[in-house]
Amino acid sequence: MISVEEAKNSILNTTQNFGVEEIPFIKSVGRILKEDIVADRDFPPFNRVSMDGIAIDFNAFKNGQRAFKIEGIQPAGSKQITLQNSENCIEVMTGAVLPKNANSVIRYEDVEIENGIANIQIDKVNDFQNIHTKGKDRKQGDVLIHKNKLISAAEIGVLATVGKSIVKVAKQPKVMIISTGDELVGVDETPLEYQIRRSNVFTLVSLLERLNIPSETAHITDDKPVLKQKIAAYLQEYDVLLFSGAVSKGKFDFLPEVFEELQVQKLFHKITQRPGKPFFYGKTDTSNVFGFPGNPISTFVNCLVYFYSWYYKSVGLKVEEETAILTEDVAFKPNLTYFLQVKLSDKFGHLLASPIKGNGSGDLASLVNADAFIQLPKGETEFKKGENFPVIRYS
Ligand SMILES: Nc1nc2c(c(=O)[nH]1)N[C@H]1C(S)=C(S)[C@@H](COP(=O)(O)OP(=O)(O)OC[C@H]3O[C@@H](n4cnc5c(N)ncnc54)[C@H](O)[C@@H]3O)O[C@H]1N2
Ligand code: MOO
Ligand SMILES: [Mg+2]
Repeated sequence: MISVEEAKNSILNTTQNFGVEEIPFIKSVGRILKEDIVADRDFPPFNRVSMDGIAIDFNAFKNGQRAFKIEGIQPAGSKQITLQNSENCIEVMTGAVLPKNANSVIRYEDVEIENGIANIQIDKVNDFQNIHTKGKDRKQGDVLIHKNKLISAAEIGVLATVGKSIVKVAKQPKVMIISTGDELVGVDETPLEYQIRRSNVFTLVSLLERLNIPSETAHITDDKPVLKQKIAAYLQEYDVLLFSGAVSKGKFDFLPEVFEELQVQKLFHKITQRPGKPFFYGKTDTSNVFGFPGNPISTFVNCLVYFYSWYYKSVGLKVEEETAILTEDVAFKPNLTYFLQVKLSDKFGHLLASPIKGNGSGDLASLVNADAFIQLPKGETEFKKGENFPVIRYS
């Protein structure tokens, strides 16, 4: 048995670069950017009027002039015009180019217009007021978004504005999710007394969807030759196989033997943690094999802790580690790392973790009452209210 830290290191040593693909930018939310995005021009690209009103030569105002004859109009989206007479003004709209020879914009609210003359109603005007000057935000050539950033709605706007209609992102691994077990029936079926519906595959599909990784699913009964034949084919075809179940000590827990017979190189089997202890991890030249223990919370937490970390490193994404403050004393005697289910809340900017009571790793329903796990270290038995622990969120 190895520790959580050793297991994580072992997994992180087998991360894989799946390469880069080019996709339409609007499809790229949730993907990892694989190129620097550079400003194609200054931001803003011209002296941009930021209020609807009139543009004047500030010197005229400074010299005491308050009435300005309207010489023309500069709408957004039209070529820059010139203020011909420095004692006149031009009506300007938000988003328009500031007319040549003008250097101050006064809002319509501060002006009265009568018979083609704009009368300024305020005493205080500054030069360059209400003008968003060219290049103030970013300069042409500046890196706006660095490579390896997770793309969200904010990045989409920037990609659009620089004309990046096709963008380079990390390719996703090709994943197959496999459930095993004779007791499992489909979601639309009515289980007999000794059966249950499959659920782990669907939580895994959903956990991968959070990472924008598409996946396929399959179910295999506890039949060793069938397992062997199907898994041999999956190992050829997929970058990642995620299994749930059949990795412990039972008479029908065939996966570890099948993996061995199929020459999957075992990196470890069993971790000093709860839940999720009998986790198997191995690889072939072409595939990474995550054998999650079948109890629902074991599968769930191991996917979050191990598959997520493996994926983040594979695609080059750095994820900030979070901690939370325990809100009550917790005792845990076994010499194992304990992933405790908690409900998170925020108090005056501090993240609090309140333990959620469940009935162990088979208590699937308790997952909906919590929204995260906190990681309590092995080797200690008393965890005190007020202490800080790493958090693994799932909602
Ligand atoms: N003698 C021992 N028995 C067990 C040990 C042990 O160390 N010694 N470890 C226990 C722990 S801890 C866990 S976790 C489980 C792991 O079991 P397996 O990985 O072998 O999984 P199964 O036996 O196939 O199933 C366990 C449990 O989970 C349910 N299950 C499985 N797949 C699904 C699914 N897709 N959806 C919903 N539920 C699923 C299954 O019905 C079983 O109830 O072993 C302990 N035993
Ligand atoms: O480790 Mo098992 O995952 O405790 O239920
Ligand atoms: Mg079993």
